[in-house]
Amino acid sequence: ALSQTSSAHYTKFPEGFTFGVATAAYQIEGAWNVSGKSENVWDRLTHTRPDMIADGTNGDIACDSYNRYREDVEELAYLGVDFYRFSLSWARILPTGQVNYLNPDGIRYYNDLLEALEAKNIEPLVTLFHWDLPQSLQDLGGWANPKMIEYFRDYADVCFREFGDKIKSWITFNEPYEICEDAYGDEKKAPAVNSHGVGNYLCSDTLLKAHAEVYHLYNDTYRSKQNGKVMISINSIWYEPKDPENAEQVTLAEVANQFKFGWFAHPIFTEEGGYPSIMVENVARQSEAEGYPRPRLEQFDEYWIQRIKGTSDFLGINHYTTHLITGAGVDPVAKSPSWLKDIGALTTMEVGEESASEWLRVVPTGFANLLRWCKSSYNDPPIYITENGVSDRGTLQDYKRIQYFNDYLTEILNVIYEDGVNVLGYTAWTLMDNFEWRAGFSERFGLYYVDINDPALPRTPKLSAEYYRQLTNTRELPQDDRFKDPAKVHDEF
Ligand SMILES: O=S(=O)(O)CCCN1CCN(CCO[C@@H]2O[C@H](CO)[C@@H](O)[C@H](O)[C@H]2O)CC1
Repeated sequence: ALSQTSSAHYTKFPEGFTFGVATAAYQIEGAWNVSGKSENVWDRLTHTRPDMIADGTNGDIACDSYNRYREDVEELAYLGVDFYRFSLSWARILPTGQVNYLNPDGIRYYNDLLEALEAKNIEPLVTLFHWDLPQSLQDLGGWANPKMIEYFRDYADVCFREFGDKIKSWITFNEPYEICEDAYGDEKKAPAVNSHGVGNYLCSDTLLKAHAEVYHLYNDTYRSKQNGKVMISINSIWYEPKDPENAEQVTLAEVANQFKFGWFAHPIFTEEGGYPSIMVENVARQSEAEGYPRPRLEQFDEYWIQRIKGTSDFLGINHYTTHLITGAGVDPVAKSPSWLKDIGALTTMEVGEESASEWLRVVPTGFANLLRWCKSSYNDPPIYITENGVSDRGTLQDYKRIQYFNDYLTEILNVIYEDGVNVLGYTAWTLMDNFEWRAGFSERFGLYYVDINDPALPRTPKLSAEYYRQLTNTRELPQDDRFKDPAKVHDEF
């Protein structure tokens, strides 16, 4: 159905294009209850419902980066990255969740990490929220409670003030879809509220307003002094029609992409602002049919439409894979009510080579289509790829990961040179194997292998680390035979 990866001949990245790697606090830090850090929703979920984690692991220790961050910085230097994307643990900085008490050890830890990065001339790209909400705030309803707008702005104010002299690139939220749909609209992520079709939309209302308030805070109070940038990282499983000639599938793919990516991108990156109209219409129709007195998702009022528009200096895109639309209908796994039922489309993941993650197949051309769609849908925004990568079960000879990077990076080059998409940088997920949420350590995305059965948690560079080191050094896609799987007949590389 999908065209094969085009046999593009682009290998060189444009002047100024930057490369990084990413991690997240709960997935690597450990020290879950050390030196004043309080409990967050992932501590609570993994401790009370260990059955929800595939291999029964948790983030109590993870990669112990709280103690081993200097090793991490050495690895970053070896990889030759321009920047390191990591996230701040809200519960380590503000143990009550509010600014009534600053934990000095939390401030110290991140300043130590920032100084170690500065010494290696590695730029920090820092995510304020990567899913690890203080439990005390979840006990008040978390992102379903509009009070979170103020709590998040207060937390960001502390971070801008304490770290803003060293951090010039901020990301407010990592993957708002995963937060609102998976964590509030389902039970796939902590706090597993599972308020399908209702809580997910309460979450997006609060989250988008909180994001906007933090952007305006930076703009009004810090930008003139600190000269930094603020963005948001939106994730896309990209949807395409299984049959590009099937008009119904083409239409439903656009609906699905508006529900998935447009849900959070449309309010921020379009002239019109607000939630995509197809979302508002579908949810209103479904809500009425389900006997609700008002739509489960209501358009923002004029004040908030204007307040949220334009609140990001770049479009951050996290992308891994593509799913296909097979027709209209209600997915048999869809709960009622739910985001999935509101879309009214049937999908399949049956496309492309498998990875260790059930949801993740290798479909490079989908990435190019997503990037072209973002260029045309959001008025040609400057774009950073803030996550991209693939999982395996753990091997040092990770040829499949190298092939994935080659093919997905090739699609970035294609859209840069052929479509003029303004992609400015790329971030590989992830520096080292870490706690992959409900998959625990059973699905590994790292450039470095971490042996979690060894208390020293040794990090070992995989072959993909050598590949990435050469890429950052030459700014060109490596073509060396040493990166080609000897067991495979070499297809176009
Ligand atoms: O239905 S289940 O719960 O049984 C499996 C769904 C798992 N989700 C799928 C979507 N993915 C989005 C990308 O998630 C991103 O990519 C990385 C790899 O996943 C994560 O480690 C990063 O933290 C995250 O930013 C997050 C994991």
